[in-house]
Amino acid sequence: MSKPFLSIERMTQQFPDGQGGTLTVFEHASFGIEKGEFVCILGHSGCGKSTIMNILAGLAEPTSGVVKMDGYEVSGPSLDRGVVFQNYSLLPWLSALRNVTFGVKARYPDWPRAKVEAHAREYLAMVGLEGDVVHRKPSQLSGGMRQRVSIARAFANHPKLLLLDEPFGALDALTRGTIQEELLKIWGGTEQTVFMITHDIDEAILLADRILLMTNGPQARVAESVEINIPRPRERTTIVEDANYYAIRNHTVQFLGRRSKELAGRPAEGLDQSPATVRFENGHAVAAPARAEPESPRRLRAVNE
Ligand SMILES: Nc1ncnc2c1ncn2[C@@H]1O[C@H](COP(=O)(O)OP(=O)(O)OP(=O)(O)O)[C@@H](O)[C@H]1O
Repeated sequence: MSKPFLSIERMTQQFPDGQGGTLTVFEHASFGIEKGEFVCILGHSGCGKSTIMNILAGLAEPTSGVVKMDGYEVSGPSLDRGVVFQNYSLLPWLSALRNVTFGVKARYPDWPRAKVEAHAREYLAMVGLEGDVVHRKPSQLSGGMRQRVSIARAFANHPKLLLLDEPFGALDALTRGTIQEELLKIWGGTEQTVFMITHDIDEAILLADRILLMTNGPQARVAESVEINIPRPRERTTIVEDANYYAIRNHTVQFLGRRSKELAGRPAEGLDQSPATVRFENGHAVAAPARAEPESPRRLRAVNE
């Protein structure tokens, strides 16, 4: 089986627990993400989602294990990996437009100024920011507009991997819905691979190809990989009519409500810590074939609901 585009191999993260001991956030976590996939990760507060994101971004190093993208080990930040955080992280002294051109110039140093600006404006327009508003500084924009700029900035750089850490967490429901749709539109037109943290199950089902479910920390693990085989394009209003929608939703709610606690601190059998694939067909769980997880000859596994 070929290796996935992004492979997380036996990754362990420990921190000092502040009392002279060691906190093991997760141990030997292994999972893979295919090129162009949109993957959401869900888990309770403190299970280690942001820690995983920081490692994938190259902003932190795991205690042990490796992350490989396109066959190369991830070490340090790179323009190949774009990050959008909940708190926007825009440069406050630059206009929306300049926040975007800043990254584009770094990514494409040979491009003439006019091309850089046209490119930045194109991506701002994709998230609904056009006209005079692009000349405003972040403090003169609403929260939703700032988040749009962050998303435009990340996509405009054409990163191979886009890392989104609860990018819509601070937005009202209406704005959130609009930006989710814009995100799907941009992603649909690219080859980009997306890894996103969210606490919102409906958001994950709307956006993702797969949801990774984490058990509670400490010693958390990515226990399941739930396939969202609902056809695209998806819309909030019609997605509920899909035969698998409620099965996927109920499974995820059950996992987060009950099994994430029951499985907490319990390693998987053997050394294979890669997630079990969960698939639904016609509203019922079915045996799912192995995925190309790193270093893991997986067996078939049925899921009991
Ligand atoms: N630099 C650090 N030093 C010590 N402990 C840390 C450090 N960073 C994270 N932790 C601990 O690691 C665990 C996982 O934290 P992390 O922020 O990754 O969780 P999370 O799943 O993203 O949570 P949330 O959903 O609340 O954002 C927590 O117990 C946290 O206290």
